[in-house]
Amino acid sequence: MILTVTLNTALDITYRVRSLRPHASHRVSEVIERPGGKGVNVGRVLAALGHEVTVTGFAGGGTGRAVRDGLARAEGLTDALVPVAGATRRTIAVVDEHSGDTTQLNEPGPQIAPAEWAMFLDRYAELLSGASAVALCGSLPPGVPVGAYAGLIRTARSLGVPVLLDTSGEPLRRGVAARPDIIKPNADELAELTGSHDPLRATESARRRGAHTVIASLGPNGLLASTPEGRWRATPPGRVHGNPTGAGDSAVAALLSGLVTRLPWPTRLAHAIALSAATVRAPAAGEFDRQTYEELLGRVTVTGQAGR
Ligand SMILES: O=P(O)(O)OC[C@H]1O[C@](O)(CO)[C@@H](O)[C@H]1O
Repeated sequence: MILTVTLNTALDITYRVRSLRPHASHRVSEVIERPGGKGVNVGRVLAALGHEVTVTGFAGGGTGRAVRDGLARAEGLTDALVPVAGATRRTIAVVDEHSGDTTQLNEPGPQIAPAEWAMFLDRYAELLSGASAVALCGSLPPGVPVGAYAGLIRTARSLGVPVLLDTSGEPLRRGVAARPDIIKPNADELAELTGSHDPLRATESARRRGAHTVIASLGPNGLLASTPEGRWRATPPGRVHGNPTGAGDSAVAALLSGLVTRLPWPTRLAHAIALSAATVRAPAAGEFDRQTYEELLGRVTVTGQAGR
């Protein structure tokens, strides 16, 4: 089973508008509601790829119920979310049909009480005993300690479970020092972590800080991988238009899938690129267009070489 952790789950709401303008009122042409938060999206994509997945984190209130109802409809996915008194947040993606751009509005999330955090830690340790890999994804809700991911990484490592971290800011900085197996920052997150705006230098610097493998996501320009087995650059065959929300989560899903099935790095990266692009083609995060995925898989360019 692959375990995904989303401490700040969300009810993802996608609005389509003809053209988004500040200070104007808009008619929404389409509304999509899905269970969300980064690890939930990763879990939904992994389940659609045929993996057995368990999703944990927190859920509460009416929004939390909607998240859990959505998860119950997904095949291959087990809901192990810990109930909390506060209400799960909403995250809103506004897709501008004219420009093709997406604007994201993320609520902070509910206040997590110390007893709820303690309950989660017990559940996490139990779930890890049956996990082949774990992904720790997204922002932290208020009340969860800023060093939370560092602690979760240490627990996973002590049990021999490979761990992927996908977060930003101080939780990322502290998490990296706990030596996760893989991190997947975007260029901004990597620059904030290392102080370097050169992605090549920044990936090496992040590894020196503790991450065993760094997969830097360069948006439409692909992925840069620095691993103990070698360094590669993976580039999509062209630009794909659509809604990019959740494209990074699909890359994480592909990296985890490749990890547990032991694919060679260049193949893992090709899957990550094709699956991200196929998510841009889907209407909402946590979903992908299977035809685009299969079509693009053989057309991703991977350059680089094995070796330290
Ligand atoms: O935890 P955050 O960093 O706020 O990210 C959450 C958001 O990111 C997304 O997963 C897209 O990656 C959205 O679905 C939304 O839930």
